[in-house]
Amino acid sequence: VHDVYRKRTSRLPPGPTGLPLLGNILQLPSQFLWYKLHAWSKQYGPIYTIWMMGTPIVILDGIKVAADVLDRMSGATSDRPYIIKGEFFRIENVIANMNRTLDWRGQRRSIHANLNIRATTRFNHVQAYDAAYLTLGLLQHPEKPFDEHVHRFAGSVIFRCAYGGEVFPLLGMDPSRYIEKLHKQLLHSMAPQNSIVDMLPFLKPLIQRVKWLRREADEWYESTDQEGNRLYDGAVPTEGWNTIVQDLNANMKKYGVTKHGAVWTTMTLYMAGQETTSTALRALALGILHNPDVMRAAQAQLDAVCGQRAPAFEDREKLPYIDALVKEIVRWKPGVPMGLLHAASEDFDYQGYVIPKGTNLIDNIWGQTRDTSVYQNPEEFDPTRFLDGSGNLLPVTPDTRLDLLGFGHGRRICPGKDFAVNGIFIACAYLLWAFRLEWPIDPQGKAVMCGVDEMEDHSFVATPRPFAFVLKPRQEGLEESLRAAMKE
Ligand code: HEM
Repeated sequence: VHDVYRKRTSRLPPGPTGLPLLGNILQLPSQFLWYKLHAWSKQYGPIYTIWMMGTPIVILDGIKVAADVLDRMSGATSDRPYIIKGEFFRIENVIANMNRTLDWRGQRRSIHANLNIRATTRFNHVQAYDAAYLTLGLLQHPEKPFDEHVHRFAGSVIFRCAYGGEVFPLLGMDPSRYIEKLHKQLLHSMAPQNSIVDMLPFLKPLIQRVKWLRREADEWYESTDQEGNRLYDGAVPTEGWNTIVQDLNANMKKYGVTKHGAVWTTMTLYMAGQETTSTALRALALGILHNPDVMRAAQAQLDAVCGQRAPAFEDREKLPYIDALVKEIVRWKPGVPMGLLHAASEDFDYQGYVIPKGTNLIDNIWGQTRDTSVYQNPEEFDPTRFLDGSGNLLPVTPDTRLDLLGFGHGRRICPGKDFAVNGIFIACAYLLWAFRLEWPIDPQGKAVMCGVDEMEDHSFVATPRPFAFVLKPRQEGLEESLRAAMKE
């Protein structure tokens, strides 16, 4: 593989100078890599190369280069890198890691059929019910940390849409914690910066003999496969609308997926839908607490449209501020700030460079959402950047994804995008309609705040650290209104 990079034809964009053999490895932070990559782009431009040992990685830090390379040339730039450690975990069973084989196409087709912008509306009633229940939980159990509430919400929504069944209970063990643990192990095995084997590929033969790694990887695969099958076979049929499992069972052949593929696709959706969605709601709280004027503007619109009754998807056209808020959350704190790695499936030319087949590409969403050619004052949390002077949503520039860059690019763009946006929309609408958010006050009378930059790096997912705040009900008879909404 490595000879490819030494081909005379390859002419990669220049980047920071590294050490012989090691490349830039020692300059890479073990956490928050996306900040460093964005900082380098100020010196080397929106497209540049870093080296991990003999492996080049091309960084796409600007909006234009990312759209050119990952959208316009997506035919050549939509594979995934080969990760040696990942091979032990058999991560090629997970759609997010597959190259564009027939299996990938089948799974992608099946997800698209279920979660495309029209199909996903059949889940609106689940998302709205769970948003009401989330709000009820926050009202009744203020002692339980907010991040646990929103994690339970996110897990419950995707679980019910995928497998059917009842809303996850407000108290007790969050039933999605086990799958989340398996997901964390998976993400860890996928990140090349977490694996010495991937940086020192000549260790591969040695590593293959390391029993504990093999054991860890085998145990992960077996537990995950077992859990996926248990959930799939235990799925509860629904009436009046189809869960994802029901749809897959009916259309497996048409989509071109096997039973194994259906089991793993559904489980991957369950994994992918949790932390990403709950992170967005934590970012909402952080943004609102630092910008009470944004909260008041959202609430003014919610009050004008909904008054005393709970918000609903039917109100959406009259709630452009809430839609703009969702776009701003995903821009301000993109939950997956470097996307997932792409890889070139063939040599391609760009701006006079020749980028060889196999080169890894980082879609540095973090840097793109800070691109001042499009976003003025990018660190400010300001939903009005997506609105015109009369408060309507601005049309999106054709052929761009500037309103939702946080979901990636090209043929690998997040297939859960519309489902995710709907869930975040209805949860935001409920939370802000129901509560005023305030920082807690300590005995000295000082607000106990969490800074906007106090983030945690969870391998691929970046999330605000857990923090406390106070939710003050804004509605008389809030509980009754919530119960009424849940009955509808
Ligand atoms: C705020 C929430 C979310 C964010 C920010 C997000 C972001 C992303 C990003 C950046 C990628 C990589 C795209 C690329 O490679 O160019 C991705 C992939 C993916 N996402 Fe999401 N996502 C979210 C929610 C969801 C949800 C709710 C689901 C499913 C129900 C989902 C399912 C997937 C899957 C299956 C992939 C892999 C697609 C492939 O490799 O072909 N995501 N997501």
